Amino acid sequence: MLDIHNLNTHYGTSHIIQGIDLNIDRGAVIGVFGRNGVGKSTFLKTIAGWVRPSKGEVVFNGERIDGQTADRIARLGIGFVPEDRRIFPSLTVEENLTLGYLQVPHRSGADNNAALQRIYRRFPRLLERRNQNGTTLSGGEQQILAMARVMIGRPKLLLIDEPTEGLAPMIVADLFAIISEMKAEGCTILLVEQNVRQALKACDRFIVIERGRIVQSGDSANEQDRTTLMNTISF
Ligand SMILES: Nc1ncnc2c1ncn2[C@@H]1O[C@H](COP(=O)(O)OP(=O)(O)OP(=O)(O)O)[C@@H](O)[C@H]1O
Repeated sequence: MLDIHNLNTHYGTSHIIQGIDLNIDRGAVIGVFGRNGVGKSTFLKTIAGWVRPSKGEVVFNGERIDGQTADRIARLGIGFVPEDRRIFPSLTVEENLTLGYLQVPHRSGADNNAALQRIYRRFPRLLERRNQNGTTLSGGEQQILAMARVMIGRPKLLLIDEPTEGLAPMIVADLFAIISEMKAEGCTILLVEQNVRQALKACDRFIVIERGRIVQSGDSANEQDRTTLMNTISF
């Protein structure tokens, strides 16, 4: 579903992504691991169109998307939950959620509302707090809001950047449960996560990035791949 070929991204003269090749099958969950500053966020931002690649190709369901706008990429069915969550402080929880409708501009009002009600059934806390400003929620609730906002648009591919960073274990377990549910619904997921042990349980495969390159890839169910991974990274 996603074919990435020789992807390169620069910030000015800094060469951050240095030739990444990756093929992702529909329905797979791929963990993206690596130390701070190796380019994991930049990798996701490049796929999502937040940053333009300097070279290479990203093909999504047969269509070249590198160089397209973030808006267009989102409407093709790629949801992005960035590390900083982007909850709008002057908007209520519900207004933040309904921004997810922008990903599906041709969907009817009734279908949008059905999607919103589905989210409220799954996340009753968001329903309870729907009239509060988004940033008055706890950190964990804001992360769930950010996930729920992209889920409203029913993405085919979901890019998630460090969702559990700084959150309490119960919320972390909730977030991994949401990721598993999305996978069960057929969503393909690329997950950047520092919590490698927990992420491995949710992932089918993983890659390790160092200085903008993939230095290891493996199968999460393969014990030898997991051991090599744990020896490669020391967080
Ligand atoms: N907008 C930007 N302009 C210039 N340099 C940037 C920009 N964003 C990130 N960088 C630099 O690019 C490099 C890769 O950053 P990136 O955030 O992609 O890494 P990361 O692996 O996601 O790190 P972390 O785990 O800390 O989030 C870092 O050296 C960072 O300082």
